[in-house]
Amino acid sequence: MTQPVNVTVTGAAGQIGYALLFRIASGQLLGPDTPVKLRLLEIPQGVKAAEGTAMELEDCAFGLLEGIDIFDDPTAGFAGANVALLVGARPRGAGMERGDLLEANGGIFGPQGKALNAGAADDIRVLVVGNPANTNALIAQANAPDIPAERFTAMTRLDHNRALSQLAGKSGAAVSEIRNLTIWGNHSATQYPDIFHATIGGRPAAEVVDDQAWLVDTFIPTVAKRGAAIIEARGASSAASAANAAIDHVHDWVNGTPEGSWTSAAIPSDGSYGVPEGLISSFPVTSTGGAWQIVQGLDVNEFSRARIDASVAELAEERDAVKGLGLI
Ligand SMILES: NC(=O)C1=CN([C@@H]2O[C@H](COP(=O)(O)OP(=O)(O)OC[C@H]3O[C@@H](n4cnc5c(N)ncnc54)[C@H](O)[C@@H]3O)[C@@H](O)[C@H]2O)C=CC1
Ligand SMILES: O=C([O-])CC(=O)C(=O)O
Repeated sequence: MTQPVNVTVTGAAGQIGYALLFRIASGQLLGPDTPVKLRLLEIPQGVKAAEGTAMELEDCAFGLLEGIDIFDDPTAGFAGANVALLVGARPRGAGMERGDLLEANGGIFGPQGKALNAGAADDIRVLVVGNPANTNALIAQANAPDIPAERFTAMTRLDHNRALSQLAGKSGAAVSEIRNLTIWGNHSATQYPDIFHATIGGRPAAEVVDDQAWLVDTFIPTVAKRGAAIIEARGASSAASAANAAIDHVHDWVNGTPEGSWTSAAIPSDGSYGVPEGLISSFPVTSTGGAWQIVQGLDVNEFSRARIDASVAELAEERDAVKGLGLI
């Protein structure tokens, strides 16, 4: 019999949590043959709502769901975790940038890093969704010295998926015909969605689109500011699409990316593409054997270089800010 995988989800009673848990329990995170045990971590005020969600999970009678436990203590919540989805954090409101959440949310990820370090399983994989995601991942990582650094990642898959849809809309192609888009840098308005290595139906995307003004004035800002546009329209930040991207990220990390194509994830830099080592930056990545690799050897043109550098500079500023706050 296959051993169940322990999946800890923080912020389980929040909007993203509600969209995420049912998909994990139905097998979409790890695959149709992998049983799961859910560990829901909330703050004390969130526990009652998490209990309600747990009741609904029971009512779905998912065949793969082998248990649900609810915690308000991080050390208990992460004990034995194989996968940790760090969602719980305050979302931004209208008019805020994600970086404005650094002080409010930064304090969450140090204690959670320590708790992961204390008791997570040896194969723990961490995805940080709570904003500012890249720097929160850095904080958690810095507080978990016994866990290999590369197990800490942050989510830019939602940006990647947004870019895929925008490019499909412009070119009239199906999303499934597009390969090898990249999100570089920070999950913020400085992120750089790069189509210069992407193909549409096997042809270079930049050639198919052939519209530099659209790229500069529409595509890049639409993708980079989509989170704010959703907040404006919905009155709350993206939830189902964020949960969907978290599923995609962990699914590909564990099960591998399809042959011949890459995706985007924020992972610790090894210095590739001039991104200072250690920053948790979005790169073009593949996954094999359960580990992410940065796609090597891509030509970076001047247009892309300037945009990657700007986003990476912001990541370095955020790192310095949390250093200043004593969080790393
Ligand atoms: N990386 C990305 O692409 C995206 C990130 N986000 C971020 O995800 C985070 C969560 O968003 P929502 O679910 O919409 O927020 P929400 O406010 O609906 O839910 C957050 C939940 O986290 C809980 N929480 C707060 N502190 C906690 C702690 N220390 N431990 C455990 N739980 C805690 C709260 O009680 C609440 O139930 C926000 O920071 C948001 O900005 C949202 C969309 C996309
Ligand atoms: O924009 C926000 O605050 C939520 C988020 O990260 C996104 O939707 O990309």
